[in-house]
Amino acid sequence: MTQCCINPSILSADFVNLEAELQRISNADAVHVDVMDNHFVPNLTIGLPVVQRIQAVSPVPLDAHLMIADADRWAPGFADAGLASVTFHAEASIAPIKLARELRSRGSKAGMALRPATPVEPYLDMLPELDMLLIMTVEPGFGGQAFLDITLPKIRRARAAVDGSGLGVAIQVDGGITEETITRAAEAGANVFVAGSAVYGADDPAAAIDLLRKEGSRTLRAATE
Ligand SMILES: O=C(CO)[C@H](O)[C@H](O)COP(=O)(O)O
Ligand SMILES: [Fe+2]
Repeated sequence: MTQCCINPSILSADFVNLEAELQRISNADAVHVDVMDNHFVPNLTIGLPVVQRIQAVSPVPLDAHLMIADADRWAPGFADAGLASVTFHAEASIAPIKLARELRSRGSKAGMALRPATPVEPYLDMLPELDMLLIMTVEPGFGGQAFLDITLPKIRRARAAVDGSGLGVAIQVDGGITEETITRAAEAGANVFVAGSAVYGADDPAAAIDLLRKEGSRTLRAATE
C-alpha cells in the first residue's frame, strides 16, 4: 500500500508561538511550510531565515511549499538550508527539470506544484526528476478555502501516470483537506495530505492528525485491495 502522510500546514498556526505550535504536531509525517512572496500569490508569509529557525526546532522534517516567483533563482537556497523536501511551482520556473535536479543535488527531495488550472500532461515526462508532485486543491495564497472537486480528475491522471511509470513519486494535495475531503482525494490517488485549518483549527491538533491518517490510510488500503 502507498504510504499515507499527513503534513500539517503552519499557515494556520500561531506565528508568534511557532516553537510551541510545532510541538503540538509532533506525530505528523512532516510540517508543511508555506512560503509566499506577494508576487506569485497575493499574500506574504515567511522567508528563508524564519524557515531555518523552524527547521532548527521542528520535531518533524520540513516540507517547504514555495509560492514564489522566479523559483529557479530562490528555491536552491532552501535546499542548501537542509530542508527534507522543497516544492516549487511549475508556473514559476523557466527550467523545471534543471531546478529539480539542482534541488536533489543539494540533498533535498524535489517537489513540483501545479495550480488548479495547470494541466499535468505537459509535465509527465518529468516524473523521473521528481520525488513529489503537488496538485493544488485550492487556488494558492490562503488557508481555509474549500476543496476544489474539479481537481479530482487531474489527481487521477497523475496517479495513473505515476503507477504506470513504476516510479515512487508521491502525490501531494494541498488545500481544503478535511476528514471528509481526504477520502475523495485519496480515492483519486493522492497519498500525501496537507491540512492547515483542519489541524490547527482543532482543539487537539495531534488527534486531528491521527484522525486524518486513519481516514487516508483506510481509503488507500481499500484502493489497493
Ligand atoms: O498552500 C496553501 C495555501 O496556498 C496551504 O498549504 C493550504 O491552503 C493549507 O491550508 P488549509 O488546509 O486550511 O486549506
Ligand atoms: Fe501549501
